[in-house]
Amino acid sequence: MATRVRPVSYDKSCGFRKLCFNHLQMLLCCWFGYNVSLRVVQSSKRCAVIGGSGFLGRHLVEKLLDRGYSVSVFDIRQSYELPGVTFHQGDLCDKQTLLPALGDVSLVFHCASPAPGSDNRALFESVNIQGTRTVIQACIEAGVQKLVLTSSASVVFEGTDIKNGREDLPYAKKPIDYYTETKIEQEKLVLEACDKKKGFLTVAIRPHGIFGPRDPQLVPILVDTARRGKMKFIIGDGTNLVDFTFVENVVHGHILAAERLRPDSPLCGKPYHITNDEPVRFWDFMSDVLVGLGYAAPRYRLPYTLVYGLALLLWLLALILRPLVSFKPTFTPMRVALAGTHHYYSCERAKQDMGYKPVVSLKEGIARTVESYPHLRRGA
Ligand SMILES: NC(=O)C1=CN([C@@H]2O[C@H](COP(=O)(O)OP(=O)(O)OC[C@H]3O[C@@H](n4cnc5c(N)ncnc54)[C@H](OP(=O)(O)O)[C@@H]3O)[C@@H](O)[C@H]2O)C=CC1
Ligand SMILES: CC(C)CCC[C@@H](C)[C@H]1CC[C@H]2C3=C(CC[C@]12C)[C@@]1(C)CCC(=O)C[C@@H]1CC3
Repeated sequence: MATRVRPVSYDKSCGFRKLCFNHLQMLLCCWFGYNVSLRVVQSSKRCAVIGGSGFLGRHLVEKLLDRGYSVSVFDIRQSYELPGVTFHQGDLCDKQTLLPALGDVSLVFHCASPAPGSDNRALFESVNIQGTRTVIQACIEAGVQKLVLTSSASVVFEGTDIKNGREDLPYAKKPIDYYTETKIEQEKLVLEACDKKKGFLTVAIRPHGIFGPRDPQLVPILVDTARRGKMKFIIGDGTNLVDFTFVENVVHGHILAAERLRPDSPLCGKPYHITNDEPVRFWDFMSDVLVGLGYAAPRYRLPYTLVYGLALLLWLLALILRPLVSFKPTFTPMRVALAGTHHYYSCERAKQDMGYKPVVSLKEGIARTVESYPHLRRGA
């Protein structure tokens, strides 16, 4: 028995030790294997988001993290902290500050811009034009392989109707404002920098009317106008169709473009409209958001030309009186043009070349947006 027991117990302990050893081996293998594979994933899935503290930028960063990327954010301000994100604060016009953010990165998203509402021409020129030149140079110096620019569908908009506009429409000869003027130059710079031989690939995404949780523009401006009792009027006959694009669809378009951008793909050096693919009446969209937040929908109609003329007059007055008094009219000619004309775009090219399809419907997007602004509700 003893002789049988001993070997058994010996065997047992030996088996136990083997088991422990095997487990340890397995654990070590898993750990090292995981680390190795993680490092492989990290180096191939490491990217930078310039403008990553902004509205679109932050949504993009969050989705990239979900998809296993590690992200380096470069922005003039830091608005949040997240595991997996390294922040670099600075002005993108300064190459030396920008370069460290691009170290070990093969893919860069550039979605920084001064806010479109600003009328600071010099700022738009320095950030959107000079700054974008700097971004391109820094990417090339740092060995970045892909640059995805957030452009804008408004690069072809001149304040008159665009129905189902495709990417082959010419750039606006008379852009509606400085912002758009510099977005045109910015897009040209990035697309012209695409160079397959040098292994530097670029693509531009043109979203339109981005909305969603944390948007600092569309919903806050709308609510502010309503609270001041100025959202009573419909400009024009109220039937003009427009694209409003839920932020997650815009993010989806950016990531698809980045992943499909290869030397042999049709994306190289091209612009792509990314929309919800559901043009909607401008005033229906505004009403849905307003009513969702407890405000009354606009009801009274005003002729488009009358409002546009008044807006132009007010804008001129503000310009002339600027040295004496400073006032910012709510109904700028740009906003009136956007509110009273058709401007919707085809995203057929994105569907064909990158398999794009919106992931969130307009209805769902509006519901999620309205829910995300409890502090902007009527009476809050
Ligand atoms: N919102 C929309 O409807 C549309 C937007 N776009 C484009 O999408 C992009 C993102 O827009 P959105 O998220 O709405 O804008 P945001 O203003 O929310 O985000 C832009 C970010 O870039 C930062 N930034 C500005 N200047 C510099 C600089 N010199 N160096 C580094 N960072 C800087 C901003 O900082 P700070 O806030 O301090 O200025 C901000 O954090 C822009 O390129 C815009 O042109 C295109 C179509 C529609
Ligand atoms: C006061 C009301 C008549 C209008 C309030 C809503 C507007 C603030 C927005 C309606 C369309 C939006 C829009 C942009 C900004 C916000 C609106 C004017 C952009 C100009 C943002 C930057 C772009 O690239 C194009 C956008 C077009 C639509």
